[in-house]
This record gives sequence, C-alpha cells and structure tokens, in this order.
Amino acid sequence: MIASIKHNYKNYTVDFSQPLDISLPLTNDNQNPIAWYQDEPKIEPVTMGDWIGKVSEGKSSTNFNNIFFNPHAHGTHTECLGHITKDFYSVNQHLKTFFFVAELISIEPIAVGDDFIITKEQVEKALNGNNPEAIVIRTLPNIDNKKHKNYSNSNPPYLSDKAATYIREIGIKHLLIDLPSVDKEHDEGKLLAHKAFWNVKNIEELNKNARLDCTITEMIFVDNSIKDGSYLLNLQMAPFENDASPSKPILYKLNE
Ligand SMILES: N[C@@H](CC(=O)c1ccccc1NC=O)C(=O)O
Repeated sequence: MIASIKHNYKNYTVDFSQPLDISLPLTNDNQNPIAWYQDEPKIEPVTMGDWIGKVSEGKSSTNFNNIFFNPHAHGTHTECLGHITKDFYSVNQHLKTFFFVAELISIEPIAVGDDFIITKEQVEKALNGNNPEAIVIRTLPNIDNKKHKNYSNSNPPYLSDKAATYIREIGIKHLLIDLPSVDKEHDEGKLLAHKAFWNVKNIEELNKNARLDCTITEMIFVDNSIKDGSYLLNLQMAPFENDASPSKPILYKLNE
C-alpha cells in the first residue's frame, strides 16, 4: 500500500508494506532486556485447580496466559510527564496522534569521568538544521547486546540536560532513544533531562507550560541497516492508563 503524504507543503510517498520496526520484543526469558533491578518478565498459563490454560497440556481449548512485566524495566515503552510528577497523568490520555515526521540520528556518547553523555552540540550537529516532530537517537556503538542487556547498575549513557532543553526549544515533541533512560541511572532523583524535555518545573504542582502532549520512548533498537535520515514514524502503544505503556514505534521511509 502506497500512501501520499503532504507535510509542511512538501509531498512524499510512503510504502506501508515496508515497516522498519524499532521496538524490542517482550519475552519471558533471559533474552529480554532488563533495567531498574527487576527480574525477567513472566508469561505463564493461568491455572485453576488442576486445569491449565495451555492447549499442549490437554485440558484447555485455548492458550491463556497471564503476563507480569514492568513497562519501564522490560523493553520499548513510551512515557508522558506522569512518570515524574506527584499527580497521575496517563500517557494513554495524552498521546492522541500517532504519525510524526521523525529524524533518525546516530550519536556516540562522549566520556566524561565515569559517564557517557550525549551533548547538545552532538544533537545539533546531527540534526543538521532539520526540525522534525520526533527525534530517534541511536547510540553508537550499536551492538546487538542492547536487545538482551541487563542494564541494572551499569551506568548507561544518558542525555545532557542541555541537549534535552535544546530538543524542547526547537519544538520536538517526541523523543525516542535506545537506552533505558534519558537520565543518569543513579542521579538522586534529579531527572534533569526528563524535566528539561517536558518543561516540568515543579513535580508537586504542574506548571501551565509543562509539555503534557510530549513523550519519551526508551529502550528502542534501531538496526544498522536503517540509515540516518527522515522517516514517517508511527508511534503506537498498548492502551494502559499508566504513566508509561509498552509501545511499538515503526519507521517508514519517506520518498520525495
Ligand atoms: N535516576 C533515578 C531513577 C530513575 O530514573 C528510574 C527509576 C525507576 C524506573 C525508571 C527510572 N527512570 C526512567 O527513565 C534515581 O536515581 O532516582
């Protein structure tokens, strides 16, 4: 299926039969990535007495699994500012459109002491004057173990608050990254990049200009076969009423 798209007075075509999936699958084994000190997700059949909800066990007509997982810890998820505020805000109530023009950039975080940081200068250079609605950051090196890594206590790379402020100031509404957080793992709750991106000045009482309709998507994986550049992004997620929900961002090539 080929769609014609008009965006900012420019015309493109998009081939919906060529999706580029940048989400991670969620599995109940040690292949699943983990962050924030959690155990593996659980996906297991319902049991009631000697009945088990698994066709191969011979008692059930259907496979019928319970799933226990954590959206922040177990894979690709999209969050709204409700992740860091005292009051409850649901991403399902605040992400209401699902197609965006996105710029995919690749950045090798810079070593600063024991940390690896993505700087404002790097983001600005990689964007090269582009002003997309969404930014997809692939960190380098882009190794396969990102798909299976246990990030707990590994001090992963993160985004400087200046970079997050810059991303907000140029009007980007959706930020996607292949790390478990845009902030430092152990930061005493400062969450500088989260706050800068969402423009949250007071977590106790939300300021009027906080960016409720903006999202951060973490723990994506962008295969090396996908080149940096402009894409159509379909940002879809499960409809949990929660600060974050597991999500399935898909890129499509934009043909001019
Ligand atoms: N860095 C924070 C913790 C944190 O960022 C966090 C903790 C649990 C689940 C998700 C987190 N951040 C995700 O972006 C802290 O040290 O308090």
